[in-house]
Amino acid sequence: MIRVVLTDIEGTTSSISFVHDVLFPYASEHLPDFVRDNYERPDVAEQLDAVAKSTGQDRQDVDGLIETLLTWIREDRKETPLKALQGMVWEYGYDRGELKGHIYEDAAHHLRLWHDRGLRLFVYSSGSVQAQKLIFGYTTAGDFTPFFSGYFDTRIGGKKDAGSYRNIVAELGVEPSTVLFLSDVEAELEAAEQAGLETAWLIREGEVPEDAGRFIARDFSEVESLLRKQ
Ligand SMILES: CSCCC(=O)C(=O)COP(=O)(O)O
Ligand SMILES: [Mg+2]
Repeated sequence: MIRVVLTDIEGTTSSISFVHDVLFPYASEHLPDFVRDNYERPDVAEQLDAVAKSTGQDRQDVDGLIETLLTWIREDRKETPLKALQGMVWEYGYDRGELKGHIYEDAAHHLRLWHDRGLRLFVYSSGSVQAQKLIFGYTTAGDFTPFFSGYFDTRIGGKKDAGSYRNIVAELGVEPSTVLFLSDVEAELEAAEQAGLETAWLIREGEVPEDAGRFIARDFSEVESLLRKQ
């Protein structure tokens, strides 16, 4: 019996184009000045330490670290310090009204429905927890943060590693089979299944494979039909 829904964001609750055509360009434009203005702030310095450590760059070369961060954005790298800094930059954008989080209508409707029905809802995204709270706090359809019981990012592990899902269910204190993980990325679903979670593969556009071997949903109303069958 599913009691927990754990959802991905990009390609699942929200469009890939919002992340790639709005959020990432916003980060590329504003991150250099943000880092130069705030590099002594402890939370920013901690992330710059992590970038320098992982690349072997000179920690004092702030412009060099910024170049690395911009390259990582272009390459869509899911590096934890980049994700943390992106969240800080996006906070300014949401606060100033320059950014509004995208959420599909079907996702908005069913997240509210499942919450009201007593399912516990959690997010697991490569975006930082701060970025997750922002995208759902400032959507074009209102504030969805009251519906979520918690948030996980790559600090718990990568989304393609089964160990990350084991860590999540251990933290939630639930049986893996009571958790339904929603994602548009097959490798993430495979990792979750290895940890014993139930899964639904969101394929919002394009061809649906015939013999996928797992439940496929075009949108959240098809996930709802899976939940209703149990
Ligand atoms: C939290 S919104 C920004 C999402 C993001 O930065 C990203 O890399 C997308 O990752 P996801 O795991 O949601 O596909
Ligand atoms: Mg995704």
